[in-house]
Amino acid sequence: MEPIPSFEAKGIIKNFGRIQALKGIDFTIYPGEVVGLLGDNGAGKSTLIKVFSGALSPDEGELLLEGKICRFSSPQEARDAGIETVYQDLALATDLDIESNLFLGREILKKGWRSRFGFLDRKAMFREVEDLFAKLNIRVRDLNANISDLSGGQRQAVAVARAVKWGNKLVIMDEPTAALGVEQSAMVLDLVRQVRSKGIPVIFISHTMPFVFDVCDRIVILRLGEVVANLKVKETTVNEVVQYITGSKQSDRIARLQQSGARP
Ligand SMILES: Nc1ncnc2c1ncn2[C@@H]1O[C@H](COP(=O)(O)OP(=O)(O)OP(=O)(O)O)[C@@H](O)[C@H]1O
Repeated sequence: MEPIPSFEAKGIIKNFGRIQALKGIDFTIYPGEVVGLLGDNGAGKSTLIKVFSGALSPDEGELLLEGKICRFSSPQEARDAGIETVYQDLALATDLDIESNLFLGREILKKGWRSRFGFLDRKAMFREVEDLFAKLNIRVRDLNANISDLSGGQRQAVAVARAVKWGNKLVIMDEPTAALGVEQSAMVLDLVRQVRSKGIPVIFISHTMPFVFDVCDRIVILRLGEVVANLKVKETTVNEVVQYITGSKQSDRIARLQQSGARP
């Protein structure tokens, strides 16, 4: 029996005025799978993950989380459902410390307090940060440091740790290594593997082909708002992927349409 996908999108259409950004996207990801989402500039990657993470509503189509239809009218609703997104700009509060960032809006309160303006249980939160960082193998010299005192790689690690802590159904990473050096990128790739080993699927957007081939199990390629290829990493090559991205190799559907003289 086929396992139930962790997350599925069916027939997602999104238009911006006359621009058809997504033309009916189908997408599936299974537990513990890392799927690279690739495509040239303007292919529709950001729009698609905004739909997945509740930042945009699709014009048509549906999303299913563990087989159940779900609708998100805000990023908060997607987060509450267990979908966490690490954006390129990270969205960390740089003037707060690591613990505050990990728990922002979801703080642990001391017993008896209902409002977050009551007493925060800082000890419990700090213990959780220690545990989480140990589990994920994240090394930061001072766990009390403010985000502004951390390196780019360490900040990325905090953002990923937050996603792992709360994203128990799906973690989406949009160019997580874009601003990082070699060593820091290796740390982020290692984190992706750790997330996968916990059975949580990851959507990994990157333009860096060696990283994609290093960490992904499967690659989905978008071009002009359509899925043009869905390839197992073990069965493809960088060359083939680049050909799909640039359009020099076409999906079977588009090739058939062109042969028949129709416009794809
Ligand atoms: N808010 C918007 N208003 C109008 N058009 C938009 C908007 N957002 C995206 N688009 C258009 O939708 C299409 C898909 O854009 P999108 O940003 O999703 O692509 P992308 O694959 O993420 O590209 P990049 O790698 O450059 O970020 C493009 O033609 C883009 O110009």
